[in-house]
Amino acid sequence: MDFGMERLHKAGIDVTVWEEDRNLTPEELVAHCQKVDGLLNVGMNQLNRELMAACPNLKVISLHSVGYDHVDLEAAKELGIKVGNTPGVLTNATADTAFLLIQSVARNAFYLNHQILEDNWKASQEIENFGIELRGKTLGIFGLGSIGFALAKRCKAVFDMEIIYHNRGNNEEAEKLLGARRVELEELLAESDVISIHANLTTENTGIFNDEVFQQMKQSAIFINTARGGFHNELDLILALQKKHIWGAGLDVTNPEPMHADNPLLTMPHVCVLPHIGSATLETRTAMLDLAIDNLIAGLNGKPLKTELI
Ligand SMILES: NC(=O)C1=CN([C@@H]2O[C@H](COP(=O)(O)OP(=O)(O)OC[C@H]3O[C@@H](n4cnc5c(N)ncnc54)[C@H](OP(=O)(O)O)[C@@H]3O)[C@@H](O)[C@H]2O)C=CC1
Ligand SMILES: O=CC(=O)O
Repeated sequence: MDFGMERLHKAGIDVTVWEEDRNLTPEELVAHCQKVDGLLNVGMNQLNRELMAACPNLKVISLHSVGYDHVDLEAAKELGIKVGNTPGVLTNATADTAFLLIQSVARNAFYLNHQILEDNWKASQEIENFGIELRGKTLGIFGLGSIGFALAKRCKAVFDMEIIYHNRGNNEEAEKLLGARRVELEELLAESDVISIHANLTTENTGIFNDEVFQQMKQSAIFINTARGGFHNELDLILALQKKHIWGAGLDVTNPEPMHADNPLLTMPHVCVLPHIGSATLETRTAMLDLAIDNLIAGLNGKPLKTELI
């Protein structure tokens, strides 16, 4: 796989690749990007005003993600820099990941797998290692947009779950197709057997899932976060699980990222953690890269981006 290099070269673009498998510090970003005309951002590098101001030629930022919480859109707009993301092409893969986590937590899958690794295969499981049924239960979605809708469809079709959601506006399609009901946050917390976050992270909703909120959830509830680690306070989540305020948790995103091997969440029962791989299938990542390259080339040529945020 050439990771789009041939297309970029054919378009006459001179490419510099940052090869290290980590996000760059703001200083490194400024040091490496000052002369660039376009940025294709894979990962969650913080693209802030200082960086944009330090890059006088920068015309376009093309994100290899649908989320854009790591980009100062206001600064980009003021500085005349176009920003594109990759909506739609990753919806199904990410909803599949949330669906996988819901089922893995409900059946205590990762914890029981650890027991085998510790040479502790039990012919007859203790009752506390049993799972819980999802059939007919209530799924509460915080942020029912593209991915939330795709997850709701799966949960309805496979487990006939009731769907409630908390958005700022109504999702009429989900209401019509799935009988989804829009509720206030308090009702979402009190009524849901599974709560799954699919909103965009903003300064207003950062840290919203904290101690107080976990205590308003059912003691039998499962908390799922495949959106951004910034939505939950990780210490509060650990305490909520330890104190049995909630039953389980499934995370594809952590706070902070990366999560380290000594994090208690990794060995707790009813907890499943993945390393931010929501969209990481070969097909989806290829489609994301194609779209991100389309956006980059369009921006460099002064044309509208296919999927333009600003
Ligand atoms: N783990 C991973 O690898 C991936 C993670 N993601 C994350 O998933 C997020 C969602 O993606 P996608 O479904 O495509 O986005 P959409 O824009 O389609 O959906 C977001 C939904 O969130 C709702 N929303 C926004 N703000 C709030 C709020 N404060 N309270 C309640 N609801 C809110 C919006 O509705 P309304 O405006 O009516 O409130 C909208 O329906 C991304 O921003 C990204 O962070 C995405 C892909 C992969
Ligand atoms: O986290 C991934 C994204 O696409 O957003």
